[in-house]
Amino acid sequence: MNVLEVNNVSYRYHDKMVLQDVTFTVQKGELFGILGPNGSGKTTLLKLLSKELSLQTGMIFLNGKPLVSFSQKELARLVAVLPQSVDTTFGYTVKETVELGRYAHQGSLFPKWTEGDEQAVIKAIEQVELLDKMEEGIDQLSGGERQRAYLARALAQEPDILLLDEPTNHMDIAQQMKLLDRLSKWTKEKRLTVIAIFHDMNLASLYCDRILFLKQGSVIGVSEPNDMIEESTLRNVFGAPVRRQAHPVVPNPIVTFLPEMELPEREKELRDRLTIEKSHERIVVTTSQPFKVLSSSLVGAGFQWATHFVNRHVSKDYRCDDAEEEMKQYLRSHTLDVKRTIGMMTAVCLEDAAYVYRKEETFSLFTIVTAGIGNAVDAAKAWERDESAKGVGTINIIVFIDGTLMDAAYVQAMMTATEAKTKALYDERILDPKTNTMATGTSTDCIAIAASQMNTVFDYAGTITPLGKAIGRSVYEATREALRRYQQRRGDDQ
Ligand SMILES: Nc1ncnc2c1ncn2[C@@H]1O[C@H](COP(=O)(O)OP(=O)(O)OP(=O)(O)O)[C@@H](O)[C@H]1O
Repeated sequence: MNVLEVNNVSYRYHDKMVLQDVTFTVQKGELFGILGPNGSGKTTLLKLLSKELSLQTGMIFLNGKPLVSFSQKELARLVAVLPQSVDTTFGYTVKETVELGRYAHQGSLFPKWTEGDEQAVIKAIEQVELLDKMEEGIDQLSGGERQRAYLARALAQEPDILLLDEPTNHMDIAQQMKLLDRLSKWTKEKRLTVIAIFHDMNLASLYCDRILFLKQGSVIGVSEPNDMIEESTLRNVFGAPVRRQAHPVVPNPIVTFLPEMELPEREKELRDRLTIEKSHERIVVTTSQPFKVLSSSLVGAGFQWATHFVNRHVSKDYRCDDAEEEMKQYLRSHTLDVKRTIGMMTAVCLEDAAYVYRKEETFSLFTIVTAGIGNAVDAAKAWERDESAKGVGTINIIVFIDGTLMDAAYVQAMMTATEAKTKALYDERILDPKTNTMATGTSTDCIAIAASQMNTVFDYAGTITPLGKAIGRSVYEATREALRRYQQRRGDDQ
């Protein structure tokens, strides 16, 4: 059911047109966000909805009735407003300020304060968590507390519709989340309708049922956050370069801003941007600037920006209940910043690592592989095994790429590297000792794809693309070489 219907509303201040043909509806129980650049007409629109400004062109219907037909008092029983800036009610306490919200419910001739009024006021103050400051002067509150007090005044009106102009203004992040969590809950449980102006795209994405974008007084679109928060739409509306990403926990998009950056090392060779320290205990590659990494590593798995890449040798008897934490402690003890480090472990001899550097026309690659096959396994038959991994044997692959990889390219680079590794195992005739079939990998393999995010942009890295071909070839060659060295050492040891 539409509680609000806005039809072809235009508005001008003197000769300046600020809203043009604005049309949309809001349904009961919706948390409806209005977003747009400064000066796009958001506040003007909200003022028209609350009748603070009179309609010039178009129509607004509230519960099916023209807004113009409501008296201010009738309207105040249905609609409460939290304006962008409120003149501080100097001399009033928090409670007295909130009591002003009951005006709409008072009789006009002989206003009488009832038990119901008192309860509504206390409840509203409780809802914004200001009970302990109830008797304090409003002008003695912090900006965020004052914002909450004015919100309580709006809530005390017990409206059906709340109009909020930047409600989270002045609030710290915890208070912003609390307020929006509550508003969201009230829309669902009490069927309260909330129409709010937001500047924070990510809060709007997380909390709004629908979003309306205004640009220069015109509606650019109204839909669910998932439809509205598109890179091209945001560039059109705000003229700002942003990247849309998936929220890590909930299925809503989030946006990240792309700052202008100086990239002083743009021209440098990949090889000159990496420093490699080798010892029998660890291989540490340090990059001169952070690389964006997608990895399955023990420390830093998933996407992470990193400047250090550690392949650490551990004894073949290494057992630990919390290997990740133990590895983090190890990194810290070597003064490595855990948040900027990709950490892998292996029991194979690090002297047998293989390094392949490839320089192509528009990019370069550097690949490091350590390989052991004590845990070689045929993925298609792994289900037949019930024991956990034993013995020395992990294939760790790190591919450094001088280039800008899109997400699809990272995932495809992982696939390409995996396929190349498997082919290397095949060509080296490595068997799964349990099933006696060709091994496809080992049970604890790890891959990291690290890209400088500079220079050439790669949308894809499948085996048909130049980048995929280079990854496939480098990983294949390095894995074969590392496998041969491993087997040779094993042969020498026996
Ligand atoms: N009382 C007024 N008289 C003349 N022009 C006004 C008045 N109020 C607003 N404007 C102009 O109308 C346009 C829209 O203003 P409005 O406050 O509605 O924008 P907004 O989208 O809410 O902006 P912000 O994000 O900065 O709060 C702006 O160009 C503003 O300068």
